Amino acid sequence: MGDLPGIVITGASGRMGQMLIRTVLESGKAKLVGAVERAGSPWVGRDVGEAMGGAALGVICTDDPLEAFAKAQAVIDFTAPAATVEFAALAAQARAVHVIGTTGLEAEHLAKIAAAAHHAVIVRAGNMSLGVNLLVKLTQKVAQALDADWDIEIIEAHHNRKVDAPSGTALMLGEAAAEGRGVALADVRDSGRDGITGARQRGDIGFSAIRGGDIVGEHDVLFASPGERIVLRHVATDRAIFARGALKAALWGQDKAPGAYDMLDVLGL
Ligand SMILES: NC(=O)C1=CN([C@@H]2O[C@H](COP(=O)(O)OP(=O)(O)OC[C@H]3O[C@@H](n4cnc5c(N)ncnc54)[C@H](OP(=O)(O)O)[C@@H]3O)[C@@H](O)[C@H]2O)C=CC1
Ligand SMILES: O=C(O)C1=N[C@H](C(=O)O)C[C@H](O)C1
Repeated sequence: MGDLPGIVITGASGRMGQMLIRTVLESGKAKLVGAVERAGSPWVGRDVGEAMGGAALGVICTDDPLEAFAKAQAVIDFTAPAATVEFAALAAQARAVHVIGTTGLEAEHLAKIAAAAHHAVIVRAGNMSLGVNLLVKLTQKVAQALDADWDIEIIEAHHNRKVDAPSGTALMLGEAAAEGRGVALADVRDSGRDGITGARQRGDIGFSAIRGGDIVGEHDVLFASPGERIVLRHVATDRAIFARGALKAALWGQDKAPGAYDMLDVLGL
């Protein structure tokens, strides 16, 4: 165990936080050395194993990220944009690999993360699963092969606790489609139609978001033209796929030079 990379999980009590803790513990490839929650969380000061309803693990959840990161070779972070920006600077200070799964990041957050990547390895992706990253490549190839007679629409569905839309995955797919078309997504993005919107603009990439129940994550990329349609689809049924991808990224990053990477780098796609 001594030589295994030490991992800190931020947002430890969250849906992904708890899944990540279980994944690290079961992997045999890394050891859990810390868990971080925000000040005031009932988890702070508790053993994380007990907080998850099991046996004690000897890892106490803290609200002091710097203290936790100092012991870590990697920080896996699925939290919220403001927290992730703070963690990026602190992980870089500790020279720990920072794996970012947080979505809903705006340009101002991304600029700060890029600055931290000058000093440490950062792997960021709106979706860490193998299947979605493969879908990203397929989307780019299909969009490249088809002209703007084919309307591109991205439809995503998630659980009713999700706070951002379009999902990080939908935006990855939109970026891939735009790249395939040789355009900038910002110039063709059409999100949140409502009311008298006018007819669809040729070349636009549309986004629709469904929120309900406990849907883990579903993404369709629709290519629609007169007389025929192509649908590329990914359905996630278990959050373990994201946690496994994140742990793979944390291990992959151990011998890499400082910089900004994504899951396509990790998976060699
Ligand atoms: N890239 C990928 O593959 C995936 C990405 N995600 C993304 O991961 C993020 C988290 O998702 P999910 O786990 O469902 O959300 P949850 O709300 O269940 O978990 C987020 C956790 O982060 C905690 N948190 C927020 N701010 C801080 C802070 N400053 N310090 C410490 N902890 C903090 C929250 O605490 P509190 O509740 O007190 O706010 C909560 O426990 C989302 O952005 C989601 O889109 C999700 C799945 C896959
Ligand atoms: O919030 C979620 O749950 C998920 N978020 C990511 C996203 O925004 O795409 C990944 C996955 O779809 C689950």
